[in-house]
Amino acid sequence: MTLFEQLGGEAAVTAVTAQFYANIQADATVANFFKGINMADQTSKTASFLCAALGGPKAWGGRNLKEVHANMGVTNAQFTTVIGHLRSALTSAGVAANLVEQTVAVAETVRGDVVTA
Ligand code: HEM
Repeated sequence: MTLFEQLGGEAAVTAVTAQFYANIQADATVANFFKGINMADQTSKTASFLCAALGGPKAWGGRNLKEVHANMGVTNAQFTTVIGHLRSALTSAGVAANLVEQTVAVAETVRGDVVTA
């Protein structure tokens, strides 16, 4: 069974992604990156990306993540903070600890594309 299936499919991944961005927007150390961004759109894009990365049936059809994040100046520490917000979104959704860590490991694969500072 893929991680995508174990998490409960697209609806579950989308719900976790929405909570992930709610956590980010409540954290002044990273919220500013998303000023002026349409968060409904952002949630749906990131959920689609994650569904594909977790083994879901639809390929990611959006932009290259390295290009998207190229000029943001995200640091390793800020990326780690954001990963923490994903971990707490998963945990608060009741996802089992080992599945949380496997999902976080998938999100970690984009660290090199997002961190530029
Ligand atoms: C500190 C960490 C991160 C910051 C500050 C950040 C910031 C942003 C911002 C501001 C955008 C909007 C760009 C625009 O519309 O002009 C964006 C787009 C996006 N980000 Fe991130 N991001 C981070 C981490 C991640 C992670 C971990 C993922 C995936 C798991 C991700 C996936 C995406 C996707 C899929 C898009 C939309 C790409 C598209 O338009 O096709 N980001 N990010």
